[in-house]
Amino acid sequence: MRVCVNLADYEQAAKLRMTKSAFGYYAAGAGDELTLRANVEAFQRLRLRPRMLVDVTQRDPSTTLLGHRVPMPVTVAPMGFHRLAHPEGELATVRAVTGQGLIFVASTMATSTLEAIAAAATGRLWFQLYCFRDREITRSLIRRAEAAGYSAFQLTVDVPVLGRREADIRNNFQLPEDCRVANLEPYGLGSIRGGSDRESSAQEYTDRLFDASLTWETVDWIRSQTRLPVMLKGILRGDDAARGIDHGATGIVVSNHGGRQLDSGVSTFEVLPEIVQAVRGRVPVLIDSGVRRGVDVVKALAVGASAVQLGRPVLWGLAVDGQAGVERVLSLFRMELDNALALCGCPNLAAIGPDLIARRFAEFLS
Ligand SMILES: Cc1cc2nc3c(=O)[nH]c(=O)nc-3n(C[C@H](O)[C@H](O)[C@H](O)COP(=O)(O)O)c2cc1C
Ligand SMILES: CCCCCCC(=O)C(=O)O
Repeated sequence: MRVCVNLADYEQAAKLRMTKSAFGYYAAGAGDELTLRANVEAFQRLRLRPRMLVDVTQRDPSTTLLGHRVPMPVTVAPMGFHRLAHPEGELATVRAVTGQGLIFVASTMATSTLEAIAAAATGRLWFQLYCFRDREITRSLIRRAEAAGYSAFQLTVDVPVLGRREADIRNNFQLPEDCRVANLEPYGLGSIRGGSDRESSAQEYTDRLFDASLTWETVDWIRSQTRLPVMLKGILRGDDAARGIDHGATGIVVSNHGGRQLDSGVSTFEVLPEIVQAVRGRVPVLIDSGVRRGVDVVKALAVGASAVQLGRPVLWGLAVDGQAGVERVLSLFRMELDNALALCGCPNLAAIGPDLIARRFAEFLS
């Protein structure tokens, strides 16, 4: 195996190890994948103005997220079906992530139960929640996550219906029989199979289960069900972010679901300034979708984010070498961040500010 020296190498290596259908499910975006590409390009377009002659011998990328100290401003985004990448699935991922002191956000659509993930974890966990048509199932997931020790929820708000993921239709994506939607098995919803030449099995499943009628009242309802913090994941406008805070959100996750939902939707990095402005420091702003390099963290924080969520690259590490692969992806990412901090003249995160952003990219901030 060629040595992977960056996260993109891991994607190539993962592609060689995965079935076409599983790789397609992970990698693809919706429609023409315009938003998928725009996410990465938006981070790449921004240029930085590094400060010179700053003593950067000691560098500290640690920060605090919802009261918890973490070694870098990075969490792992909630993603479904880790067992498509590796037989140990989420259990391998969570061991790697929490082993490095980072927060793992477990997906409702995990292929291990939230209880098993909690048992395998050695650190902080958040739970990503889908609010289903059947509110009893949703309520039960909230209770189970609380009982298992999760410390916050990310309520995903950008899937009233599933995006048109054409790769899944073409590849006739199915969840293998030994790969179950483990959290939903107790409610008879563990299997994703079927589909047709017009609709993927994933689409059929979400049409049956997901609730296209969710509104801001749903956020109020979720909040009424738990004392834990509730972040909103999938926000792309300043007004929605402000409204979210009015409805009690304790964090905003700027996300377009990795370009898997609305194709032609804005990239996350281009809307980050608008959202930071609307939030006015009241709650943390996290960003995902297109984060691929350590320097992207510096860019996101320079614009005002508190942290980034790392998505697909974690799955590539898992596919390549299980827990060790995820550990290596996170270590590489941390090395890149450390290198970027040193070269920007930033010994710590407090030194990152908007002055690092090159003026010709000021349109990002206006
Ligand atoms: C394979 C896969 C599964 C995902 N499953 C979920 C999920 O269950 N819940 C959710 O809120 N977001 C889910 N997402 C979206 C991620 O949380 C995150 O927003 C996205 O991966 C960020 O884009 P990036 O991976 O291109 O950086 C998923 C993304 C991928 C790639
Ligand atoms: C069976 C459909 C899974 C949708 C939920 C997982 C997810 O969010 C994704 O992007 O995929």
